[in-house]
Amino acid sequence: MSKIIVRGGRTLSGTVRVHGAKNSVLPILAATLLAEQGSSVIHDVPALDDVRNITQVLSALGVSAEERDGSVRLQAESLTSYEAPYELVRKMRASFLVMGPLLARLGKVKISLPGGCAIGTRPIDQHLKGFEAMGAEIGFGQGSIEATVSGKLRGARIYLDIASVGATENIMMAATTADGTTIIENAAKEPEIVDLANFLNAMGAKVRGAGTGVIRIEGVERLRGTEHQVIPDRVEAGTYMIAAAITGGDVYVEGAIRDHLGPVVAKLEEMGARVDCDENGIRVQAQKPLRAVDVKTLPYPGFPTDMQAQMMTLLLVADGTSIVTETVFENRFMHVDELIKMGAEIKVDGRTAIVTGGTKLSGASVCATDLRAGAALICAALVADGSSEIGGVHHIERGYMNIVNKLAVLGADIYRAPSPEEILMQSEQASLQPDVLLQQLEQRASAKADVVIRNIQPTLA
Ligand SMILES: CC(=O)N[C@H]1[C@@H](OP(=O)(O)OP(=O)(O)OC[C@H]2O[C@@H](n3ccc(=O)[nH]c3=O)[C@H](O)[C@@H]2O)O[C@H](CO)[C@@H](O)[C@@H]1O
Ligand SMILES: C=C(OP(=O)(O)O)C(=O)O
Repeated sequence: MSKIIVRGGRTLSGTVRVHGAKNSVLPILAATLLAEQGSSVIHDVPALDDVRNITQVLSALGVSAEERDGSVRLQAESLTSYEAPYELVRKMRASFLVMGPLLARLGKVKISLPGGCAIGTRPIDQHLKGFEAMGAEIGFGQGSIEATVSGKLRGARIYLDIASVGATENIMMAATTADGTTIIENAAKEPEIVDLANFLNAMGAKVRGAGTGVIRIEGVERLRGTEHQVIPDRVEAGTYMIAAAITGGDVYVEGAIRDHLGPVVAKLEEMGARVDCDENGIRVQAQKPLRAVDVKTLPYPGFPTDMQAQMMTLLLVADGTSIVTETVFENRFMHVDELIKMGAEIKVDGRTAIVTGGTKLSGASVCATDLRAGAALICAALVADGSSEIGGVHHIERGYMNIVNKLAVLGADIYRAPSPEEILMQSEQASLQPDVLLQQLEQRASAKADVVIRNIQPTLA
């Protein structure tokens, strides 16, 4: 298994640029299935495992995809299958987002049940309730769902019991070419919903109200391919903001949009960090001791659950005791046990965690159980005494592109140790002995960090 090794104690400074939002790009790639004419070009697509995975799902359905310099061109004029393969869907929940577009486009879909994951059971009842209201017949068998609709989907009024991001997106996509108007009540309001709606509208759809609790979709005859720039990743941005604050650093997060990060900015300011926002990004400086604050996760515009683990880690270095409440997922405190291995004092009671600030963290061997837990462990390792070894890197690489290089550029002492399989593969490609390659990789990792730090420091004058 690959590992991320961090030696704590470096103060981060410099500029880091965020990539396109994972949680926007996944539904947008699924939505390209709706283009009956022309191709779609999506810009600022991050090279993430999740993106590769959904692209493979699309290919299995007959979409051709071509990547160049972070832009992906997709052609979905002639789909060849209505079946999303089990082995791909099981790897990633978001691949369930092809269900709405396939129902709209082909009137038929077979897809495996996505199942739960480390952070919760994550049912899909609200997605299915929406499709049924629009006339789909849904059957279950052998771990998969088969849905059909005779003729076209019909517009319907759908009230979501939970403002689910995925259900809002799936239903919104299905409704674009339905007969009549669909109204989604208690819709999710996340920026990624707005980004998807903008993409759909550029394809010819008529979606109004995205970003509010009521979304109205008037069905149109057909959609065509278009070009779209994905919004910057607010969770990646927030993670670097926390990394800056936890090390008492000074970091400009280029591309971060203040309006998307309201609660994270507010909490950092309440803690005593200085946050300056301009139209190109957000600068975080945290040279003074930070204060404890309470945090409760909520659907947007509340504090994002995807930032809870990182924020909890920051609270470990604050003065005083903080209370963190997770209301979105029922099991999103898996990072706590790992943080405790590093010396953290945290007590969990149901959906609440009591975090004692000011405890010294020490380097340890820990494991990321999910994507944001992994980001939180990296943040903890940045301030811990000594070295930490973080496993479960594949979780982290689902959502953070080049995280090790980006942090190294900011001054972190961080290195990604490849797994034996990766070393073998790379040494074969480079025609080198595995131990020689490993030595080269290690030398390159530290040399690169030093060079780039020297270049970047003056930009923060
Ligand atoms: C790819 C993507 O965009 N992922 C994000 C998306 O996930 P995702 O779209 O899966 O999250 P949802 O908003 O659907 O889930 C929120 C809550 O609703 C529950 N629920 C959801 C659907 C349903 O049919 N029934 C039901 O009970 C879930 O179990 C969870 O407790 O939003 C989450 C909440 O902001 C984020 O953490 C994820 O990063
Ligand atoms: C939970 C997350 O993603 P996903 O819904 O893809 O599992 C996340 O991005 O933190």
